[in-house]
Amino acid sequence: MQQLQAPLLYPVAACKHQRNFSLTQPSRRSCLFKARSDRRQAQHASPRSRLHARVTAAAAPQLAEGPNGLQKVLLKNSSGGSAEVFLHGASVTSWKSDKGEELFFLTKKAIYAPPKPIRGGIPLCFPQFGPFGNIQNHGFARNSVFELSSGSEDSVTLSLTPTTDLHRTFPHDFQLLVTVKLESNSLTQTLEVENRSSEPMPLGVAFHTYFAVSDVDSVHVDLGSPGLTFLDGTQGKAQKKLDGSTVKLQEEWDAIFTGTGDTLKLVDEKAGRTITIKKDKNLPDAVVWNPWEEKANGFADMAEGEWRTFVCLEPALAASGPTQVQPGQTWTCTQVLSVS
Ligand SMILES: O=P(O)(O)OC[C@H]1O[C@@H](O)[C@H](O)[C@@H](O)[C@@H]1O
Repeated sequence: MQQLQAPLLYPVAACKHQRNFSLTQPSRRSCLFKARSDRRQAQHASPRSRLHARVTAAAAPQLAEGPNGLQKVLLKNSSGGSAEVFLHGASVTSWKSDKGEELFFLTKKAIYAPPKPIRGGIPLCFPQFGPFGNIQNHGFARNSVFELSSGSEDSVTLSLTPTTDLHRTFPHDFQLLVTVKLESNSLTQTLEVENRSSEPMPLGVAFHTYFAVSDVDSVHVDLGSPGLTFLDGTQGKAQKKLDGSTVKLQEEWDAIFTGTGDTLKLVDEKAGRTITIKKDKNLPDAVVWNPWEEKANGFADMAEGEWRTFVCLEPALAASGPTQVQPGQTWTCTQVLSVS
């Protein structure tokens, strides 16, 4: 597996994602230190480069160390929201609303040891969802360490290209760019996959988002239209049809809904909070998952009773996939999360 370290001071990337970006130090203290030294250098610079240094230092994202020294990017916006994105898996492990409320579940027993994926936030299923393909369950992106490509205070782009090891199981050259952008009470995540090989590349995807809920009993998922069909993973993927347009979680759910519209909602009645997911047409499926008590007790990386406090609602290209990305083509998909 890829074990890349971001350099302490990253060059400004010369690509279409380029934004003001220069500072990638591993701790708050060294970030401040770097900002101070930037200011000192700026005092001896021309007026134009002084302005550039101020803009760059103000706009750069901050890099910090998580458990086991794993690096994560800290994003914040002017309205008080924040997010954290690990280079390991490009996993977004925290998203806080403008009023500082944590919206993602992250297990207390999360394993921060690549290639183990981090359970919580948004693990990425790429280039395969679940068992729909020839490689490992949910693909390898969540097990891989990404590189920092570009960023600003409220946005970051991470990049993954295949290692020689990966080529043995997935013989395709590609670049995956994952961009996370924070706005007022909103988080946007975009994948861009460029097929750099001469053969079509099979692709399945999911944003496997673990939303924090007050109690699984007091939430429902609104899928937007009635009578959708789904594959029921609790019953050997039997095809079923949903009565109405909502799922109330009162037992284990592991359902892949196909042909969903562009909007999904997770309504937490007890918390008085609604998460809205807008997804584009490249994500026609939606997965609803909660393992319930017995299965949750079988997970080494889930603490007792935590299963009650999350629901996974995952825009996906799952049962409707995989698609084939043609040589030289770039395939993209986006989810926009907002809270009200
Ligand atoms: O334990 P994992 O590999 O992260 O997968 C968790 C769940 O992910 C869901 O998306 C699948 O529908 C479930 O079948 C699966 O159990």
